[in-house]
Order: sequence, then structure tokens, then C-alpha cells
Amino acid sequence: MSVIVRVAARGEGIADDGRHVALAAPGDTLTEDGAIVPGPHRIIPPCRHYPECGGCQLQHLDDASWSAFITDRIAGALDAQGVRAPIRAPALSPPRTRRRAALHVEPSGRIGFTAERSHQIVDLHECHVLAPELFALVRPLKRLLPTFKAKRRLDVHLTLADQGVDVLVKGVAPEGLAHHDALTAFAQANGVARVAFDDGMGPEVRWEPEPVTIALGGVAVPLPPGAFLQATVEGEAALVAAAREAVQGARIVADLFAGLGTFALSLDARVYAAEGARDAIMALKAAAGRAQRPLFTEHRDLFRRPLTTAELDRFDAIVLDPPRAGAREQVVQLAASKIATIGYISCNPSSFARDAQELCKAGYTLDWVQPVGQFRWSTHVELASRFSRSPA
Ligand SMILES: C[S@@+](CC[C@H](N)C(=O)[O-])C[C@H]1O[C@@H](n2cnc3c(N)ncnc32)[C@H](O)[C@@H]1O
Repeated sequence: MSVIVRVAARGEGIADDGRHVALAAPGDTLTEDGAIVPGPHRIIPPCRHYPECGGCQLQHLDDASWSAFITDRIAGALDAQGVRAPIRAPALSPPRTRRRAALHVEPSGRIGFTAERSHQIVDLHECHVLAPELFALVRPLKRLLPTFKAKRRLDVHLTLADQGVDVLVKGVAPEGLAHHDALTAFAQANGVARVAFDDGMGPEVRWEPEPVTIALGGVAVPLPPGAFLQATVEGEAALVAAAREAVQGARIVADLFAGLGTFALSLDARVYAAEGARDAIMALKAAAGRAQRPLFTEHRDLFRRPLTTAELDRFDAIVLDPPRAGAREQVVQLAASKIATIGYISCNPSSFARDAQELCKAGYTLDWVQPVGQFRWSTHVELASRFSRSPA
């Protein structure tokens, strides 16, 4: 009999004889004919849509093995690049805390995540990851959106803002009085904070009784429709605490790939924030100005125009939080700079490990990694970390 020893990057169990087995948990055993005998880390998945729904891949794991999966993914990626580091216990977000999600809606009104191994949409009747405020809109959207008579599948982005749920519908725009009335009735009945539509020309707001904001570091930042936000409040808090720890004592810090200012507004320092999305950096600039925070912003493409070594050397420390591709170009400049401390936040262990290897080759030590599981029961892994080296 073979035993499942770990979980692979895509979520299947790996047995000690090398077999990959779908929906197997560490500690499960496999009979001769391949049947799974549940072990101590298997739980009964709470959701009726599991495993067909694409929202979750790991609902059959208890938190101990989900946590081990997250740690393994980071350790494996670093190991492949020859980088060693202490990896802390992952910070896991609880069920029903996801405050940002993209759902798909068919012309029939079927609404949900795409199925795990097909393009089908699994019609959501329950969800154990979405915040209740987001899930409460699923049925009303199912009734509303088919009235717009879209010919193809729509995407609906839901974000829990300070004023309630912000809804961005992509793929259709309401036309005429009947659509307008249906939209107003939906928004009023459900206390929606904003509804915007993007039919290919950029978001157009159709309902926003008061300006929509998101509180970051105690500052109400205007929230552009569809803007990036960390997936849970708990995940954001874990990442912010790690970033603050990484650059503590620094008086002037650069926050690269700053978004709306999740880190920039939470650091006890003068901050320069650079970001490629114009609406996000404009929102951060306006909010910081109103709150009289010591913050300087720049709209800048950091892939094409990373901060040069001369620019970097003006700061005591750097925080960077790039998209999934990582920050290859910026890391080349960091490696050649005099910067002693870097807080690196990542949503992709592979690109992080590649960049970590470059930094370690340049004399940095990866002091610690703080894993963060804010996409509960999914294979998506995030982390914060600190690199340091003696000042040159
Ligand atoms: C993972 S998000 C982090 C945002 C922010 N640090 C936060 O925690 O909310 C990555 C950010 O990088 C920005 N970005 C993507 N490509 C970029 C580029 N080439 N130059 C500058 N910023 C970019 C995105 O717009 C996004 O805001």
C-alpha cells in the first residue's frame, strides 16, 4: 500500500511511489486498485460544489496540510534556485472572508466560477470563501444580468469597499430606460455601493450614490472600478505587518508596484510610491494629499523603466510587490545598488525564487519568508520576505 506524502502545485496528492492522485490528502493511503483510503488530514469538504467548482482546489485538506502545502510550494521554488531561508508559519485567512472576486455569468443567468477542468460555469448556490456581502449579490445578479440580453458570457468583479459592494460588469452595457430602471432597482434593493459597466471602452459608472473608497493605513482612498486590492482583510494585515517589520527603522522608503497604497500608507516613514496603473496612483496621490501624509507618487512603468541604482540609493529601504511575472528588471538595479534592506511581497513563488537568487548572488541574505494563504482552499500562494546585506 502506498501513502500520499505531499500535495503538488496543482493540488493533486503525490504518493510515496510517485503516483499523482486527484483529491488525495497527505496521510491518505492507496489500495492496489487505486482507491483512496482517507487519512487523518482529510476533511469532508464543506461545499456542495466541491470539487467541480473552480473556486477551490484543496477543500479536502485540513488546515495543517493546506499550511504544509503553502510552505512546500515556497520551499520547493527556493530550493530549485539554490536559495535557503527560514520559512515562518503561514498566516491563513478564515472561510468567508474573500472581499474581491471575479465571477462569470452566462446569458442564461448561470453564475459562478468556471469549473475546475472545463469552461463550464458551476451555478453557485453556496460559497465558503466569498465574504457574505459578496455572496448576497449572487442571486440578485442572476436575476438582473440576463435582462441586458448579452450574447456572450460576462465577467462580474465584486469588491467589498467601505460603502458596500462595488460591482464591475464586463462585456455588456445597459441601454434604454428599462435597463436603467432594472439597474436602479437592483442597486437600491441590495444597498450596492457602485455599479460600473465595461463593454470594451473602459469602466463607465452607472450607480454611485456616494464616492466609493477603501480604507488603507487609516486613509480613505478613492477606489477605481476593478482596481487591485489584497484578497482578504486578514491577508492584507499579515502582509502589511511583515512589510513594516522588514523596513522598520527606515526613514525614507520606496514602495514599488504600490497600487492604491496598501503598504505606502501603512509605513512609519516618508514614502515614494511608484505604480503603473494611472487611476490607482492618482487615487493614492489624492488620498495622501488630503490626509497630509508624507508621500510622493509617480506613475511609472517599472518593467520598462525600473528605478536606477542612483535613484534607489536615495532610500533607506525598498518595498516591492510586483505582479505574477516578478520584478526581473527592477531586481537587476537593486542588485547593483547600495540598498541594505528590501521587503519583497510576492504572489508567485516561482518568480519570487528567481528574483531571490539574483539578490542572493549580489550579496543579500533572505532573512525570512512569511507565507500568506489569503485564497483559502486554492493553490494560490502569497508571501512577504526580507532581504538584507551590510551597507556597501
Ligand atoms: C500585486 S499588485 C500590488 C499592489 C499593492 N502593492 C497592494 O498591495 O495593494 C501589483 C501592482 O503592480 C502594478 N503593475 C503591474 N505591472 C506594472 C508595471 N510594469 N509597472 C508598474 N506597476 C505595475 C499593478 O497595477 C498592481 O497595482
